[in-house]
Amino acid sequence: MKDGPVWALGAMSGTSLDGVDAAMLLTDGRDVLEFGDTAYRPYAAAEQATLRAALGHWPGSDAVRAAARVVETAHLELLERFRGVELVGFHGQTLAHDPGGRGTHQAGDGAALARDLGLPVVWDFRTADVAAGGQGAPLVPFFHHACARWMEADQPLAFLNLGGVGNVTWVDPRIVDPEKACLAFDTGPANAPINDLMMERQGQAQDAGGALAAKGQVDGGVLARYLDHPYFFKPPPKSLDRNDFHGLLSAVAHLNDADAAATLTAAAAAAVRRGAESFPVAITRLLVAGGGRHNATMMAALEQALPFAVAPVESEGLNGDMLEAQAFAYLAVRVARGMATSGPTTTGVIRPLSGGQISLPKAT
Ligand SMILES: Nc1ncnc2c1ncn2[C@@H]1O[C@H](COP(=O)(O)OP(=O)(O)OP(=O)(O)O)[C@@H](O)[C@H]1O
Ligand SMILES: CC(=O)N[C@H]1[C@@H]2OC[C@@H](O2)[C@@H](O)[C@@H]1O[C@H](C)C(=O)O
Repeated sequence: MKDGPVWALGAMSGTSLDGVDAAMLLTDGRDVLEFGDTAYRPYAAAEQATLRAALGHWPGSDAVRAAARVVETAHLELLERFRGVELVGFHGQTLAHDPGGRGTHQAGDGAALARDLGLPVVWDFRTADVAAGGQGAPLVPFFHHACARWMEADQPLAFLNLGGVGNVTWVDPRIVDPEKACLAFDTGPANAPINDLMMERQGQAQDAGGALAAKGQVDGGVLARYLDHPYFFKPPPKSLDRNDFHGLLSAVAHLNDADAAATLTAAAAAAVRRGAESFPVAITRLLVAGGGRHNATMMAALEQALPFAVAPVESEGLNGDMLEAQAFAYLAVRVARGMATSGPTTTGVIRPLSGGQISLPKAT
């Protein structure tokens, strides 16, 4: 690959299964030089059902093959709209994540995508990290560090992603090397249990704006039992599969819809508060990305639970709906240049590692 900055296109299909985000980024793998075009392609209901049916399954099953076809078709449709792309970063769809056991699997074949797009594709970002003893997640932290430097932040701060699962990066932007500047981990379930509740009880994909939760009362007993989960006592780095807290929905089964939504929303915020206790140095602000920042009840719960300011990343000129897609554009360039994508303080991998495979459009 040529030296200097490249326009990379990143694509993310997240754990909430709503669709694929894609974003262009000009970067040399170290600094963010320019943010580019973005686009979103939602999954149709039938596609989403196919993905949902494959959750928790491993390669070799028909469910995973069907899910991979959905992922590949959606990405091709979305990514071929972009122009001026030099490199693609393709995350795929996590179907199963068990870093201490069977590994991690993101559906979607990057080699097929490279052939169909006629572009080099970096993909399978997590496998090498898990093989080297890491959690394989979160991978966004080094990009959070680049964002903090792009913002010209001069004090430690944290970035929170509220997706299906929550993840947080504590970052010191005064340290140039991201391997030495971050501490990151998954905080706990965020939107996934709320979406599942809404689908089960009300046939809705999400609690829009947090309106239902706003009408309910938080059940303190359920919340206290939830916070007794061993995950919250594990030191970082640590990561979660989408459905690791599968008991959570049954824990609110006896509550009415509004109280159940309020309790799950408070649980997402309480998990972040627990996580913040691990920050190595106190911060004064937390910047929030991901769909959960559109949930006013969740944002209010965070503001109430945390001893520092909470604001959407837009307050610093970033795009909170596209941060993960931008991250995989950034990480693709780092992989292509042999730069680390994870390290001991982000995934717990034994030493900084450059994960990912690179597939070229034609075998050379
Ligand atoms: N207006 C809104 N009101 C309430 N919740 C919303 C709103 N918009 C998005 N969300 C929530 O955010 C979710 C999507 O968030 P996001 O796209 O960040 O998740 P993801 O990238 O799929 O997940 P992850 O980051 O875990 O991989 C939706 O499924 C929904 O739960
Ligand atoms: C295994 C997996 O796909 N994990 C996702 C998930 O969604 C949020 C959280 O859990 C995070 O750890 C990760 O995604 C982001 C993009 C990451 O790796 O940083």
